[in-house]
Amino acid sequence: MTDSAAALCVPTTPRRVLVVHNPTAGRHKQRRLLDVIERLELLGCAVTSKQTGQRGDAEDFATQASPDLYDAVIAAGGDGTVNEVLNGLGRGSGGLALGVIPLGTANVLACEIGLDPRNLDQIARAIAFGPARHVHVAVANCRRFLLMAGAGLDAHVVAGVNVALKRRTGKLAYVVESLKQAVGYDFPKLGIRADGVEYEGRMVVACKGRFYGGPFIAAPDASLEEPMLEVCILPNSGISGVLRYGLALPMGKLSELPEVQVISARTLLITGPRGAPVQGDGDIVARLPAEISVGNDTVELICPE
Ligand SMILES: Nc1ncnc2c1ncn2[C@@H]1O[C@H](COP(=O)(O)OP(=O)(O)OP(=O)(O)O)[C@@H](O)[C@H]1O
Repeated sequence: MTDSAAALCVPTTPRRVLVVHNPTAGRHKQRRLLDVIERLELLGCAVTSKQTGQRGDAEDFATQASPDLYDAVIAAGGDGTVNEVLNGLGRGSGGLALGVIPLGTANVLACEIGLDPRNLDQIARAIAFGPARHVHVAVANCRRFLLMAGAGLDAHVVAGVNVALKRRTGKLAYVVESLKQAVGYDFPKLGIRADGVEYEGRMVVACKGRFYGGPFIAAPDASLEEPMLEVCILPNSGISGVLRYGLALPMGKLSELPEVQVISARTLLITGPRGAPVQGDGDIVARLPAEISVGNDTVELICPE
């Protein structure tokens, strides 16, 4: 979060929260969740928790949450669970903040807001008393996202990742799938119209936040609080391209590679093979052609102090 961000809401009493837990997120994180809930109760929060039984439940729970009963809905899971709660809040009656207990594999949102998934005291304090910041939300074909949306190889990796392997090995499953795709994927050209200007690439990621895939900065100038997308357009294909980008990302150098374009835009149209997947916040949220935009839609996001 930028220092200039205006904290719109710092509660004076502990928040009343609905915790929505995805038991399939991450690996063996049940203990961590119970420990955070215990801390929340010690801090004086009124806590209700609901566990999802299938994909879509988190979204429905958030839609149905009443601002008469709760101050915030807390996504206990990974970025996909946060995305579901974000979309549910968008369909709900309004007035509820969004928070996170990071239990996922990559936890990109936690990196973005400076929340340490292992620091349970920090997580609980943020949920109970942390500032809720006014964050701009983007959409991909009408589906809200908070962090990033991408088409090309990364979306195919998200679509193809072996879920059982992900449960066992975490992020390694994404590395394995990326290498598999690098060999089998044909890297079709993607057309990108950004605020009316035409570009071309093999992979495109529209970043709302700075981080990608974990604690790796892909778009240094992105800000959750700005109604703007930082769009990374990657032109290379094949195994050499994948290795080049895959090595540059953890070193924070992706946006500095000479062939990589990073442009600021508020509206994007991505075209390519009709029906090809588009990932948003690490899950498949749309298909090509995809209209991606950011405007006045906002959410109050609970952050650590
Ligand atoms: N009870 C459930 N059973 C099966 N899938 C679920 C359930 N609840 C939620 N999901 C789905 O699980 C998927 C993965 O969840 P999530 O992204 O939160 O965890 P993750 O993939 O481990 O973490 P990250 O996104 O940080 O890598 C999401 O698409 C979500 O919709």
